[in-house]
Amino acid sequence: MALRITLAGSTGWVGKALVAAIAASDDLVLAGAVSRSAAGQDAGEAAGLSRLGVPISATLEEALREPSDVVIDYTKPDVVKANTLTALAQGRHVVVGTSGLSAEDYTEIDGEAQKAGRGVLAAGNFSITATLLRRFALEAARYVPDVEVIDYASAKKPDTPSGTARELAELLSEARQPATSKPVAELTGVRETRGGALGAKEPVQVHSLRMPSFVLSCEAVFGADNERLVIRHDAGSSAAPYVAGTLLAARRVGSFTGLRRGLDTIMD
Ligand SMILES: NC(=O)C1=CN([C@@H]2O[C@H](COP(=O)(O)OP(=O)(O)OC[C@H]3O[C@@H](n4cnc5c(N)ncnc54)[C@H](O)[C@@H]3O)[C@@H](O)[C@H]2O)C=CC1
Ligand SMILES: O=C(O)C1=N[C@H](C(=O)O)C[C@H](O)C1
Repeated sequence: MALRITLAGSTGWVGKALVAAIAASDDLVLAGAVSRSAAGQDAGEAAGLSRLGVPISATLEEALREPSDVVIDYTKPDVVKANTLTALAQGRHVVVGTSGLSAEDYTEIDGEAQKAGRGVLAAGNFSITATLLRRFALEAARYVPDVEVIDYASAKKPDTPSGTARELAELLSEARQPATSKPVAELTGVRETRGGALGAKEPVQVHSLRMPSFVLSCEAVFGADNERLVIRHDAGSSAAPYVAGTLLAARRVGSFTGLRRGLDTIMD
């Protein structure tokens, strides 16, 4: 039997690409779709495809009246947490693509997923090459403690930092030794120019730029004595790179209980 997907954010940039990929797959079926702006329309037609016979709901609660196995969320930072908790309460596994959730939000989501006996797979970036950035940066952090993250995105991106940068900084914080740079609290001048510190163990400074011309780029900059390593990912203007990773997550999220973060946690 095909895996039944409820897609929140089905008319968005990523959502439309997911509707097309689900419709083209043999093992997945779109059971429900959510978009406030397109409620009542057919999910296929709203994504620029032929009719799929799946009406778009205005809320996730409404869409979940139709049975499904997995909820995929690509909505907005202020919507995703409530959607995830609703989906878990309704017995669904969840794939979280939407950015903007904090470490505390994820702790709460993990607790609810454990209670519900369901899986949640969240990734700040579902593209394979962005996942490689994360893997290579974590390897570098074993040898070079001084690392900071630069996050570049479009002028319109509503959240800061990006999910990609936030997840990377939190992981680097766990993996690296203390930095040798002067602690921010000891600096004079305008301390905010040193960026925001993220991560519980050895917090990592993150610097976010927002301006026209960027889609989303993320850099891990490692500094050592007289040398420097920069590992950078640049997203292009299509949502295609996120689709394969998101659907892999949908296929695997039912195989574990609780929260996992990052595509690499389910990659072979
Ligand atoms: N993890 C990853 O690999 C990626 C994450 N993202 C993140 O995913 C999120 C969505 O990105 P885009 O597709 O570019 O956004 P978008 O703005 O193009 O689409 C958002 C969708 O959510 C729907 N929506 C908005 N408010 C809603 C509500 N209250 N209830 C139900 N649906 C609602 C809209 O109708 C639209 O269909 C952003 O947070 C973005 O940062 C984007 C690309 C990749
Ligand atoms: O808002 C976006 O567009 C994107 N957001 C994701 C993030 O916050 O990391 C990633 C994606 O590349 C695009």
